[in-house]
Amino acid sequence: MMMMQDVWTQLGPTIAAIMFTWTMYQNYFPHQLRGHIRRYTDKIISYFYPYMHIIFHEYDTDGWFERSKAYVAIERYLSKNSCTQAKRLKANVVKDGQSVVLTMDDHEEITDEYKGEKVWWISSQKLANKQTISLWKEDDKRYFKLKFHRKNRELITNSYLKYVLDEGKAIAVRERQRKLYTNNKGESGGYRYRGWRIWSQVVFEHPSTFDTLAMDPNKKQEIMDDLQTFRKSKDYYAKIGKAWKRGYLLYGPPGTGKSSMIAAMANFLEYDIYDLELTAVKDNTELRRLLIDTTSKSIIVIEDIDCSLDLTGQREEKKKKDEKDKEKDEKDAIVEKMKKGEAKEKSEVTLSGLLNFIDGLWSAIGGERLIVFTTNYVEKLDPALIRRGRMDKHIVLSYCCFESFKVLAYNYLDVESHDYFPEIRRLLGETNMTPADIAENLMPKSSKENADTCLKRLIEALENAKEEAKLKAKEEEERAKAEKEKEVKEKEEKKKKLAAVDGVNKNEKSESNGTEENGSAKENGDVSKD
Ligand SMILES: Nc1ncnc2c1ncn2[C@@H]1O[C@H](COP(=O)(O)OP(=O)(O)OP(=O)(O)O)[C@@H](O)[C@H]1O
Ligand SMILES: [Mg+2]
Repeated sequence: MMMMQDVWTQLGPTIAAIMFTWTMYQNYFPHQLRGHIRRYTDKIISYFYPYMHIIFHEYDTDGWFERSKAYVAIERYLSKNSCTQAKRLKANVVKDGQSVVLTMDDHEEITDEYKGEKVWWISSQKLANKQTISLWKEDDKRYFKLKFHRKNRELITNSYLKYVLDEGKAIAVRERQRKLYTNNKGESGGYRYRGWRIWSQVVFEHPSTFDTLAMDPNKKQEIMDDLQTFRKSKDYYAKIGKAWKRGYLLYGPPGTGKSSMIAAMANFLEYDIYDLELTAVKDNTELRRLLIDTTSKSIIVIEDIDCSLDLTGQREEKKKKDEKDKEKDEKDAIVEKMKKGEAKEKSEVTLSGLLNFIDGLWSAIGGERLIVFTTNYVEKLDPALIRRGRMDKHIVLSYCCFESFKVLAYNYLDVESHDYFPEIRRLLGETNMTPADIAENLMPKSSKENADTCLKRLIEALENAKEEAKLKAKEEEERAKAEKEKEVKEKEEKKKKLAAVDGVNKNEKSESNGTEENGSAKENGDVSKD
């Protein structure tokens, strides 16, 4: 048997000869000739080698420090097969350090199957030239190589690649940590620092869901169906020529669950939230920038839209006509000014800027976005702002009904029925209370409190509210009565005054008539005398 040493003794000169020939070929063979030779050798190889390769680099040449989107999507897609097939795995930390994505390590190979055809994915790394110093990620030239039979060229390039990228993106969306963004105060003097971001973000962790939301179950189901349909309607929106977005207007008294519903929507659709503070937006141009910087699969929220902009032009006219509401409207205007504070002076966002934001040409970029407005006073908004097409679905959130109460009772006290329920049902029919107030009464305040004590407290609160409402109505009635009486009295006094003035005028007239007659007679007499 040949010894290992003998093998090396024989192999050594052969390797040296091959290397010498290769160096001679590289250094002295004419460049043009080498090109021809390479082309022909490739042809020969491809004749016997029936596979094709596609390379996906981790960093695009023009991508600077940003990883190629295709590479990241493929990495996510392959992670599911990597865990079962690859022998060496690489761990990437995602979700801000809370979870780990496992992918195959360099020089590992895994297989995948698509429509019955087999493909191979190889993870590789091109070693950098260590003699050159580079600022860029020179030493990190990783890539994925996709190998497939050339008979499947059409299938792979036309459909498999799209499938892989879509699936990879979907996995990334499913596994990402959702964000709550808010806009920063506009740039000062048009100057921006490099890396300055127009939106700042935190992790979105609101626990509100449609299960915890207290509202009429039919209405709730209708909203959930609407959202679900929207999410799946990419092709439908494209077919009808509409940008893939939908506007929701949520209105109702304070504490009826408008903000809670937005959080529930985001949790249901797994979307991010962009909470837009309109008063901090400098002008329409900045508003457009903010819009461009949002991503798809998101909800853009403008809360209390009636306080954000001066959209009350029409109300002013109405105010003049409506004498009765004059005083109330003035109070509103003062409150509104206080709410706006300085911001009103600084923000130059106009109604037309906002309308453009909602459905101008720029609003179509990205797609799959909801725009949600909330307000306590829907009647204050300009009809152009909330017409269908802009705000497609109007949802009123109102005082607590018995069905809503049952949801809250179950969430807060774990009770589905109770002896107190019929009384609560009767009281809810007789008085108005917001879900926020009901919830506050239902919440146990100490370990000694249980469902009985909490429900009893709620009954007392409802009775108090009923009494208060009665008193208020009585006061209102008396005020209206007093006002009417005052009006009647004023009218009568006015009449009396007019009558008195009339009387004086008549007297003066008859007196002056007499004087005139005398005067003229005198004049006439004088004349005749002359
Ligand atoms: N419909 C509801 N279902 C469940 N909880 C509710 C509901 N409405 C209000 N709440 C409770 O009351 C609190 C206040 O509700 P929320 O902030 O959603 O009201 P809002 O309508 O946005 O009020 P505002 O008009 O003042 O902004 C919430 O934290 C929630 O606990
Ligand atoms: Mg709110």
